[in-house]
Amino acid sequence: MNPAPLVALVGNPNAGKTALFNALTGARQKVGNYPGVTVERHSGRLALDDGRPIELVDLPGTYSLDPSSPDEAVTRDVVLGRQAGERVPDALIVVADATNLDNHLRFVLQLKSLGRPMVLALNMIDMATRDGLKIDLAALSAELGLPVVATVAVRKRGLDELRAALAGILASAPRTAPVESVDADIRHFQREARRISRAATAEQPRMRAVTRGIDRVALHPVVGPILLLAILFVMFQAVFSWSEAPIGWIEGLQGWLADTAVANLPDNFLRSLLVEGIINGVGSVVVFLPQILILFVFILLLEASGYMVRAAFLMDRLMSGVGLSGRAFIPLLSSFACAIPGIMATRSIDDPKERLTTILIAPLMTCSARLPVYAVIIGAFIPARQVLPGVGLQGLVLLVLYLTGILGAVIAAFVLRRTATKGVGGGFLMEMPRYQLPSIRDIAIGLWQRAYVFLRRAGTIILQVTVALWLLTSYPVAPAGVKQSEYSIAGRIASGLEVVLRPIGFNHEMSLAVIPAMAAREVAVSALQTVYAIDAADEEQGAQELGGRLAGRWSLATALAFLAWFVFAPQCLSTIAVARRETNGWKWPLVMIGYLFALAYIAAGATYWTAVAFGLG
Ligand SMILES: Nc1nc2c(ncn2[C@@H]2O[C@H](COP(=O)(O)OP(=O)(O)OP(=O)(O)O)[C@@H](O)[C@H]2O)c(=O)[nH]1
Ligand SMILES: [Mg+2]
Repeated sequence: MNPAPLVALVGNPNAGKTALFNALTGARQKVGNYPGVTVERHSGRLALDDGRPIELVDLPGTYSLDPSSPDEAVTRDVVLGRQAGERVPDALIVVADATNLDNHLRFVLQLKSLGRPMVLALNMIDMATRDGLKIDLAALSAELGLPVVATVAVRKRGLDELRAALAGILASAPRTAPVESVDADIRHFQREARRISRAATAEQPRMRAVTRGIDRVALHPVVGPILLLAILFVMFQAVFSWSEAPIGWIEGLQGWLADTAVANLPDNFLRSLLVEGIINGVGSVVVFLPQILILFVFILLLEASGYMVRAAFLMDRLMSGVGLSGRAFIPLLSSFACAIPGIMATRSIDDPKERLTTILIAPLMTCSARLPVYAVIIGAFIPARQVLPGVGLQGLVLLVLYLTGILGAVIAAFVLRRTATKGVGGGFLMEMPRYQLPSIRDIAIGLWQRAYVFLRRAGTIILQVTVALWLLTSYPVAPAGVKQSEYSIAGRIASGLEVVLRPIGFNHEMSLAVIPAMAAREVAVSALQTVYAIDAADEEQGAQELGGRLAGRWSLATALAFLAWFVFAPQCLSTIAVARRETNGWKWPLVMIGYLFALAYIAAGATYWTAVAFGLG
């Protein structure tokens, strides 16, 4: 006698497969094991209306046929008919959650492309009804070309219809063979799923309608990217235009502290360490707190409102062009705050080469530690002029710096994915949350955490490096007529480095600032502050702010070269340490340091010589 036809229950996690399995088979269940793996095999018996027996297997939930765990691999292999210890299934019952139709349909479409006899159990209809969502089953069935049955597994509703549909597909279908290849074009399935779920949704609740409405614009292939660029543009304009007043307060406080120290302490070594090294050195970094917080207000708002996932979706197309997926977008996005959490977030990428690529390019995202460097140079050299009404030149330059970093990452990923980390990217598998109004409290907590982290850095690593640098630039004391910044220990080291950096437009002070900035980029600012203050100690008592000093001493070409350098240079010890930990060795961090310094050198040189050619030297 022929064995009973084998039917498998498949679908996304939590679609209700097991609930449906229990409802259909009742107590007639067996639990075994698939050979060679620790995954349990759940099977049971059910009878069709004509009395024919069916063997039903319940499979682990998965989002696609691209498994990221042993459970999911079993699901794939059973469905394809190549799982050891399992027959080729005669038909599939695909279970989808009616309240999350567009996400679940993606997998339905991929399964359908296998060509096996299939019926769709549209489960959780009760929840959909509760939410005011009405699905047109006939339209859905026509669009998919599959029988569709509405079910409520936990209430045992729709089971008769499901058995009838099963009898139908088994009657017409021939026994099928293993499937050799799988269509893995997840992006295509995603688009189709969206379209079909829209076509089959007869009525939807208001918030959902609002979300769809916004998404029609936000995810539009042309308007969407323009909107994203516009949002980023406003963000960078705001960084400059909103921060003026609070920066003034911090500078006022810093000036008052320095004046008070100068007025009340005897003029000795300790006083200048306190004033030049600590108050002005650390102060020159802390003054950027308002700009960092404004940047984070935007990032946190975009996240909390649900827009960030849309941005990831828009970027996905761009990223697939360089062999990465939308999955890499979230780690890269966190890297705009800081590459360290960004690199740690790459753990969510299952493909090891895609993950490695993401780690290697994460430092190219403009982290908040670059903002002090950018802001001081832009403030000193780029006039606060309006290019167009409401469009400031300074914000525009900042946006260009961010975009240059992104472009660098795109090129780096493109090259890496064709050489050192060869491979193709996976699909985009993120659920789109509904839009919502962000909670003020959450934003406030997020901002407070950023402020705390930034100030703690200023109080620890930046303070230590600044004090060490102050000591190294203050001694040995230069004889009359010789510049202190050149005669000192730090100055002599910088003179060595200057030989290499002079061709790309760097002067002695910049060469000096680049060394301690290896610890953290912001230190470049306090280092420049310290160097100029020490040289100027006699004439102006170090009271002048850094921007003014730079503007008088550097050419525009030099300043632009310095900006270009910081777009690429891997000047952050913590990032290198995290990359070493996450890649289990020194090989990849060294690759990262090497290519980033090479890019920094080339970019700074190209910028400098182009600017000189335009007469800006
Ligand atoms: N309201 C409602 N809840 C359901 C329905 N079907 C399943 N559930 C519930 O949804 C949850 C997930 O159901 P499961 O049957 O475990 O889902 P699954 O597809 O087997 O999930 P995985 O095995 O993790 O892939 C459980 O809490 C069920 O009780 C339904 O039709 N309506
Ligand atoms: Mg289950």
